[in-house]
Amino acid sequence: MKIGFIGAGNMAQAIIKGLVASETVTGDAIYLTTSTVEHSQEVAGQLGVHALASNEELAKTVDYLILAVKPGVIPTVLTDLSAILSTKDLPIISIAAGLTLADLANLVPTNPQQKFIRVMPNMNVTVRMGVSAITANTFVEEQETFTAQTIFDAVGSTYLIAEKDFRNFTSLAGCSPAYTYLFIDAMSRAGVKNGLPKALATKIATEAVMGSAALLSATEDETPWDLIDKVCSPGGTTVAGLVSLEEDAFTATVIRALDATIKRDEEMTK
Ligand SMILES: NC(=O)C1=CN([C@@H]2O[C@H](COP(=O)(O)OP(=O)(O)OC[C@H]3O[C@@H](n4cnc5c(N)ncnc54)[C@H](OP(=O)(O)O)[C@@H]3O)[C@@H](O)[C@H]2O)C=CC1
Ligand SMILES: O=C(O)[C@@H]1CCC=N1
Repeated sequence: MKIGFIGAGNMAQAIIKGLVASETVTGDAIYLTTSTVEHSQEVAGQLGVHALASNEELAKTVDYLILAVKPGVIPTVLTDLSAILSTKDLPIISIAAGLTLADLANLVPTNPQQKFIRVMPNMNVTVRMGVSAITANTFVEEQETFTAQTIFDAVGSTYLIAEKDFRNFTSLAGCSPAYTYLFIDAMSRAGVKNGLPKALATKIATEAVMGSAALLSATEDETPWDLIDKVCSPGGTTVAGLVSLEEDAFTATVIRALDATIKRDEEMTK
């Protein structure tokens, strides 16, 4: 199976690195394009995959095509591919935020039965701990959705969800690595304020967050609050910090941030 990536920036590179590391496919089965041939060759060389000269050539070559360009670039890319898509049965996977299956279909008027699969991954696919949502239009066969799922299972976990839940998923998983890094950085700055070197403080905060997520994930019947209660010794240090966080509306602030991502995704769809 040959997989093509149109766009090889942050996300495509993360997925390719994870895919190759998982040994699901070899670099030899992966093809990419970027905005220039020179850049495609440079990135392909770094990743150990093939660069092709144009998006049209890529679409002709591969069995599955992943659109990994910014949402605003997708209309131009699909317009350029419309002739090929009218003759070739090529499932297209879009990872773009804010573009629905219906939006994508409207961009390929030459093939009213074009197969589109929508995936929302996150950056953690780089270390094969990504979380990806998958949905497909009615023209996609079960086996093709399964193949898309296999690609993203190789770089983490996948959830087949209804398209109506994509915005919610995007805020919870697509965007949340950025918020988690912000939290880690904020803790690390506190460590610096209180006397530790930045690199050491960041390493400690990162390992604390990683272990906390691993513990929560490993427990079968405990909620986050059950674990919070276990960390808070009566009259101790943690509860003092927890009260301070909630005095500053930590929970409400996080919910408001995720609501803002949903609102932005809605704006991008219009
Ligand atoms: N970043 C993230 O965490 C996530 C992003 N997404 C989605 O993934 C998509 C890509 O995001 P991201 O990787 O961050 O973006 P980047 O800006 O890092 O990468 C975009 C890539 O598209 C290439 N490109 C631009 N125009 C063309 C063209 N006409 N033909 C071929 N390639 C082109 C760019 O080439 P060049 O490098 O030469 O400029 C670049 O390689 C977006 O739609 C985003 O919504 C989804 C989930 C998470
Ligand atoms: O910021 C964005 O729009 C993309 C989608 C999810 C993560 N990054």
